[in-house]
Amino acid sequence: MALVEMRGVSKVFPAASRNGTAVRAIDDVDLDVEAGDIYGIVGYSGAGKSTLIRLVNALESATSGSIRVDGTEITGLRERQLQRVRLGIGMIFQQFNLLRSRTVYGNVAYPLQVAGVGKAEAHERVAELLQFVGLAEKAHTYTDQLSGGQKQRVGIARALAISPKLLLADESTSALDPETTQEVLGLLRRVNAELGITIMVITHEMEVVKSIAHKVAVMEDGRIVERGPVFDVFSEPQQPVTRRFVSTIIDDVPDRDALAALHARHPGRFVRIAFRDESVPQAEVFAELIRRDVTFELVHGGMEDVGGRTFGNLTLSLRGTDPDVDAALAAIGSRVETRELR
Ligand SMILES: Nc1ncnc2c1ncn2[C@@H]1O[C@H](COP(=O)(O)OP(=O)(O)OP(=O)(O)O)[C@@H](O)[C@H]1O
Repeated sequence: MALVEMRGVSKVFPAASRNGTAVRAIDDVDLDVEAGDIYGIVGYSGAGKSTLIRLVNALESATSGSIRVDGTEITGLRERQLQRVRLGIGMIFQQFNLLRSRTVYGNVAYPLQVAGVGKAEAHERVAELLQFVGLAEKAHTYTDQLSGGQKQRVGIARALAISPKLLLADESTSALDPETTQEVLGLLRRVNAELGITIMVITHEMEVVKSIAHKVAVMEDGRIVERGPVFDVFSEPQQPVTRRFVSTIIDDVPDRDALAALHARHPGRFVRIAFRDESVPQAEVFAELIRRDVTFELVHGGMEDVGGRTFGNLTLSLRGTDPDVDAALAAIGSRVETRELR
């Protein structure tokens, strides 16, 4: 059974005024997040990502459908029971949401105090967590003296204090610079790998998904329009919105303007070749072109490493007589996916 299981979930916010219209923020969503997953949820602003997360930690209640978290159906639970469910879920935020009146130690200890954990046990737990996030020597520092990356590490330690099975990260690196983002993502990877905690990451940044997620769901207008292992979604995006997201970090096919500019600089016929893993080595494809008296130049694209696997969509400019180029394309077309770009 999945750790988070959503079936036919919808969330409708009623109209704010008599003339207003209701908003269907989540529209008939099914989602399984397996224990141990790092699951990315991407979408543009207003797609419904935050609402989805708030349904999982029961800060919002679903209008219809079923939501199970760690085997417990949470729709229809009373507040007291919901509090117990929330105790199994950690959360980190874009703006960190730390208590400024407390030190690093005080912030991490806070959820333990709320849960009624004794002082000695809490002390041991906080020390262990600060060690884990690399902030042991900052225990007595107030949080406004910390950098953004350090603040988020405190946020992560605080979220882990209650030993959750599930960690929800809502745009947790969007306020950080690229280097600090990588540092925080590295920590989240350790939270998953070393502590076995399942993570749902909400983001509009594909770099974050590429860097840490195993699976990804793409949301648009309250629906999940595409989902799957990160490698599959990145290498063969199906929906227009997914292609737009993937193209923010991966040079796939040149768009019309780029193609025109490339044609002006490179004579020859353009072909896009899709390489997946090492199933067909690039060297074999290039050797085939040479054998057929076709010369080539790489004009667009490159190889990508996603989740330890490689793929690339390379656009080549091919030069040779038309019959030679046709014969070469027929020969390599039986081994790799090719598409002529005009
Ligand atoms: N409490 C609310 N009352 C009314 N409408 C809401 C409420 N919360 C969210 N919405 C609406 O639901 C839709 C989805 O919003 P949501 O915040 O979940 O999207 P998002 O993908 O997280 O966007 P962002 O990245 O901007 O936070 C939007 O149209 C939003 O205006």
